[in-house]
Amino acid sequence: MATTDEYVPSPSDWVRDQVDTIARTGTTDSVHIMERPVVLLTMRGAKSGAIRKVPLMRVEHDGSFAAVASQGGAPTHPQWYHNLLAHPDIELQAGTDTFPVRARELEGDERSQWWERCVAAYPPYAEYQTKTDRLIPVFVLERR
Ligand SMILES: C[C@H](OP(=O)(O)OC[C@@H](O)[C@@H](O)[C@@H](O)Cn1c2nc(=O)[nH]c(=O)c-2cc2ccc(O)cc21)C(=O)N[C@@H](CCC(=O)N[C@@H](CCC(=O)O)C(=O)O)C(=O)O
Repeated sequence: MATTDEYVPSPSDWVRDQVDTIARTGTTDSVHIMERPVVLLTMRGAKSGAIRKVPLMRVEHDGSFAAVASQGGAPTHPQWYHNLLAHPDIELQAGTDTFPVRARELEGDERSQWWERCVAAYPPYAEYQTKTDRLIPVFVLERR
């Protein structure tokens, strides 16, 4: 069981590799998914209290970012979804800049507006939503 403040890497090899590359190069610009840019969220585990690092697609608008709990259209939310609900104050790295943000889950028109931005930034999100009955959660990450 991790003690608090201990960084516990993702058990997913390809994700852990991308997180390691970002750490080694100092910038999220060193990794891409389908040539699209990525940001890195550092958060606290809802159950373990451990430090978790979660790369996501970069969706930015007016200085705020989105976090899309798509997990490729899987039937369940990614586990980090629960972390953001439990501990919404996280760190976001975009390029070489890292800054504190607060995650807020979106609903209704605000979610629809951000969803359009998400799909524009990474079109596969639209396909992921067709693969699952769950409404893919969208968080806005606002500087704090
Ligand atoms: C594999 C699993 O990860 P997950 O939190 O379910 O998230 C799955 C993926 O969404 C996550 O790997 C993303 O980084 C994948 N991913 C994207 N995932 C997305 O959902 N959306 C994206 O846009 C996205 C982009 C992306 C870009 C680059 C990249 O390298 C990865 C990308 C995991 O790390 N499990 C851990 C525990 C994770 C955790 O946070 N546990 C919490 C408890 C959480 C709970 O309460 O359930 C805790 O420690 O306390 C484990 O099994 O030990």
